[in-house]
Amino acid sequence: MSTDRRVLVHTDRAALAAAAAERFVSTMSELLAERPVVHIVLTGGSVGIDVLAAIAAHPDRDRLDWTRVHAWWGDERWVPTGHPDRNERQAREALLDAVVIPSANIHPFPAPDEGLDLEAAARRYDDELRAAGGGTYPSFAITFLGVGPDGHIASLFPELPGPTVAEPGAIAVHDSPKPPPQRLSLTLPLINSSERVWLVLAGADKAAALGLALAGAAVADVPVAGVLGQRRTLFLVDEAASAEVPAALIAPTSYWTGAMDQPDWAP
Ligand SMILES: O=C1O[C@H](COP(=O)(O)O)[C@@H](O)[C@H](O)[C@H]1O
Repeated sequence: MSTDRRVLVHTDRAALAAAAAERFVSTMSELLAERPVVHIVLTGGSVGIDVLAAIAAHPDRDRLDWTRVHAWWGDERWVPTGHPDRNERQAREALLDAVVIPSANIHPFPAPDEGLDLEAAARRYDDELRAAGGGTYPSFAITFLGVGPDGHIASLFPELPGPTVAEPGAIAVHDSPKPPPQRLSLTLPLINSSERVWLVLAGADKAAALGLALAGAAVADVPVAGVLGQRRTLFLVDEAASAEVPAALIAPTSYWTGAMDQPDWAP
């Protein structure tokens, strides 16, 4: 695991989404050239969906072989299939409906209308993950995460049991402070098994959570503090969200404007 975490600051939310889309398309192009299948994890949330829309709008979107991409989610809200609040529905509308990805490669969390209770739904998603990984979890090449103003990531909220679950897997989440109260989430150990974790956040209301996370806050209090990918952990932020980031962690502009030839900055 790399302990390296970098913050890439963009002028505003639209620039952030466009930069994340550019990074996604170029990284996926490289990954698809070197392996048969690429597993990615999508996020909900305002910026996360903006990023998916920016990928959909990218001119090279259809140069990617989406038939070899598997899409998972970091979390889901426990609302019925097709509900506008489902992260799955928002991701389909923003991106997945626009690309040629087989439906079997799209792996939404179960919904309450499928006849499962929340615990059984978490178990079923866990089973689906393990089946896709041949008995263990798939290797996620890129995991996107949004970050809430309270520092939550996926549906791992401060002061609930989720952030400190020590095992990789999918879990049921009760009593979420953000509606709806019932949710499903990947755990932090599974998120951190990802090769790359790209956190996307914008707005002044996220600045304190980001500053605390990078200053080493406790995971139970600020869950985003516990995020660390195996190869690279990038925070793609706008200027407002970067207000409390230590200057030493802000990456040089050469990194995000294209000069990625320095080994330390490889995506
Ligand atoms: O409810 C959720 O919120 C977070 C953050 O959302 P944002 O709108 O503040 O960016 C998101 O990461 C998560 O997937 C979603 O379920």
